Amino acid sequence: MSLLTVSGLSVRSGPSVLVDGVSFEVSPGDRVGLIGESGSGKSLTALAVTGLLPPGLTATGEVRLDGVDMIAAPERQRTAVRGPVAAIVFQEPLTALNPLMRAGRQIADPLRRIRGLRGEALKLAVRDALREVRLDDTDRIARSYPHQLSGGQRQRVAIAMAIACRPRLLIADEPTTALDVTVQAEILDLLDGLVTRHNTALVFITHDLPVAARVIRDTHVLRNGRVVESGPIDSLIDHPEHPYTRTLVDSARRFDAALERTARD
Ligand SMILES: Nc1ncnc2c1ncn2[C@@H]1O[C@H](COP(=O)(O)OP(=O)(O)OP(=O)(O)O)[C@@H](O)[C@H]1O
Repeated sequence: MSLLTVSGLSVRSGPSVLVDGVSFEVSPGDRVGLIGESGSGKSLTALAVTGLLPPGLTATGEVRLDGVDMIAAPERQRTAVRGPVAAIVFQEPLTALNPLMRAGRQIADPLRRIRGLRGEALKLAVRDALREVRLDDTDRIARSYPHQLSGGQRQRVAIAMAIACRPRLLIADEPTTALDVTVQAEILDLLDGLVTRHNTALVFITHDLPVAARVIRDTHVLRNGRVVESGPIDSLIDHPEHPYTRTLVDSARRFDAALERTARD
């Protein structure tokens, strides 16, 4: 059974159509990519899926997350599926983190609210969550405020918060774009390992085809708010059909070739 069904989703701001009839499905354990250039509607799709669209934007069509209608259901029901069913990791970890709260307390918050943990059990769960994202210096990290952590450490804390309650779907919206290349690779490995270990479905949003190819299997290519091509990422790279997908593949190839030339020089 599908964990997430998106059918004819459109998002509008007044008369402008920002997401235009997007449809896709995610079953338990799937890894699905939403790929497209900046402004193609990836983030708004992710926000509509979780019922978190900013004020002023309206969604139409159908979004069912674990059976809950994320467009029409009352806010109470939509909130109830966030956390236990679907969690988001954003490009900029500071979006998810409270600058005035120590990292440990921020991870404790969903564990207390959703899993009902208290006292020693809560402390142990925070430590486990930090170890799970490979922040082994758990006491120091838990006591730190976000500004005392590196960008990579902050993203790991944000991931720990997102997965603390074992959501069945993790939406990662450009989770490595703000990080330097080595840290990017570490975070991708981490996400890959976590979703494999817990059989979490993953929706991975990126403008970067090679990054997507490392973690996902099926993908949808978005342009100007529409899905222009869908399929397994390997066949999309080998035989892109839509001209826009071809542009993405060609620019990734040119970038690779340039890297090789630099390495040879
Ligand atoms: N709150 C808003 N009000 C009006 N327009 C918006 C709002 N948020 C986004 N948009 C517009 O909707 C379109 C899609 O935005 P979206 O953020 O989904 O793109 P994206 O593909 O995720 O790009 P990026 O990677 O740059 O975030 C863009 O043209 C953007 O300017």
